[in-house]
Amino acid sequence: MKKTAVKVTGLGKRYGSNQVLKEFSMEAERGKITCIMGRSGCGKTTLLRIMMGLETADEGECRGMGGLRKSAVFQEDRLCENLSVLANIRLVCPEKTREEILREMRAVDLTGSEDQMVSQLSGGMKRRVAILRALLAPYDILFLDEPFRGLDKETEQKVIEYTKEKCTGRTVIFVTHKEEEARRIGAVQIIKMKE
Ligand SMILES: Nc1ncnc2c1ncn2[C@@H]1O[C@H](COP(=O)(O)OP(=O)(O)OP(=O)(O)O)[C@@H](O)[C@H]1O
Repeated sequence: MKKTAVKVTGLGKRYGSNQVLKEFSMEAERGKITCIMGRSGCGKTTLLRIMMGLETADEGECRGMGGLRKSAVFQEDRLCENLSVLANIRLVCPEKTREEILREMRAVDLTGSEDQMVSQLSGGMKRRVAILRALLAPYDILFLDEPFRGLDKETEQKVIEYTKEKCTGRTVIFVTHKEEEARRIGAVQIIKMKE
């Protein structure tokens, strides 16, 4: 039997005269990856922000989030620029040893950059640090908002595989523009949002 983790019903959200969400409903299964797709500007990030409690809806409700530990990769990296890579990751998992974190870094080709300041990294490296930080944090539900944007093909492949490995069996809401990514990561359903 399917277990629902989050149930969104009749969600409505306006910014001034811009009706972003209207009577939007969806369910996300517990322990599975749910993918959300839709045209740019259709409200995917807004939906995620409402689910995370960072934004309030005008109408409707979002059930199941109460008490859940949330982790996220936002569209922006949101890293601490003046801390090292290791220090950024340690913020979310202080119990992990340096060796343990280095092992995870190796899996996404970040070997050797552990003591570098985030401000000195390339865009693609920052992206991978943001992804690692979200995946290594303790969470019950993970939100991924176009996490693989800006990675070259080879790195993207590796990072998607790593993310899939880490997320299997967890509740994940994954926003992407690429259906292939949804398939590769093992999403159980793809929700297509209309404008
Ligand atoms: N804080 C805000 N104030 C005013 N308008 C906003 C705000 N946040 C989002 N919007 C508007 O809401 C609409 C939906 O934005 P949102 O970021 O949710 O879309 P999206 O589907 O995630 O787009 P993309 O695929 O480009 O990331 C856009 O028209 C955007 O301009």
